[in-house]
Amino acid sequence: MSSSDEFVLSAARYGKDKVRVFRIVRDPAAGVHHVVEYNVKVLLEGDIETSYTQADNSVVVATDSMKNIVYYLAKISPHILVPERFALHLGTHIVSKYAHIHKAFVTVEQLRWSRIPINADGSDGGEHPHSFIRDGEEKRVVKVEVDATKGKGKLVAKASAGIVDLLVLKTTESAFTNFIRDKYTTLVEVDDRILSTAIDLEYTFSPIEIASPTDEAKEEFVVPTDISTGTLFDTSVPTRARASTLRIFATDNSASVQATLHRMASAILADNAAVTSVSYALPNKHYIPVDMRYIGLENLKPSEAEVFTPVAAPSGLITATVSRKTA
Ligand SMILES: O=c1[nH]c(=O)c2[nH]c(=O)[nH]c2[nH]1
Repeated sequence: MSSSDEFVLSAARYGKDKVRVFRIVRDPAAGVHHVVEYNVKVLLEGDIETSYTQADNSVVVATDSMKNIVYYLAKISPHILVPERFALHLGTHIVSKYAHIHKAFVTVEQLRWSRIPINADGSDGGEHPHSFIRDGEEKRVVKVEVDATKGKGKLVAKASAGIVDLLVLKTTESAFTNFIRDKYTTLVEVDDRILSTAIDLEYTFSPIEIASPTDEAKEEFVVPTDISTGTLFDTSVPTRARASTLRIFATDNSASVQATLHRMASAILADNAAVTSVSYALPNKHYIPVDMRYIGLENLKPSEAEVFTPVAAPSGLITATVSRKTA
């Protein structure tokens, strides 16, 4: 028996990653420019097996073409400024155009460009109409899967969104005690420590069904108005999720990263009816007090230590998903 009869292609998905795109939307009436910068990933599934098993490229939408579709929709999409809507437009466009492509997985990572807080005439305050600042390396991330396996007329979109690389630190109101002590334990209990993490947050929405756009309307794809509130298109969710994450990080008297994570996730579920589950991945970025007894200085008492070594690796990594109970 040849090896090709013995094996089966059990999964295949391909596409373009790291498509970098920047778009200006000019509003001459208001005298204001809006900008977005995205890193886009688009992966496809469908009747593409023969490209792997028989070197048959006739089923392949070139990844280069996918990159060009991203640029094209960045130019013409009415949804470009809202990553959730743009991701849905992109996924919908691709599965509608190519009959043999059954699913599109779109990830849009949005880099920060905030308005420089100065007026156009140079006076303080306000927000500049066309000058921006990269105020942090945190990124907003949106993931949309458009599923055409129920037929091209009836698309199902699954979506999640969130934040990565939101770096935070607090200098007190964090403790870690009562953990298992055995022959492997060297960590001392602390009732006061630095807590720092790079927040990775993902919240998931209920799947939505959308009618596939007709050929003529494919490019002007309009997000249906009846699903524009209480869903992934509720643009107040990202603002609330970020604000409550920061509020709880700052104010929680933390017993552990695990306990603080659970409070942050529960708050997002409580505040956002459209969200069905919330996941965090929180590295525990350790700051170790420097032992300064070599020079006769006290620097080890947790609540009084002043000089620390930030330790890049290893770090703890605390993850969890909190979901609504199903009745
Ligand atoms: O908040 C914490 N959770 C842990 O599970 C853990 N483990 C550890 O060594 N330090 C910490 N801190």
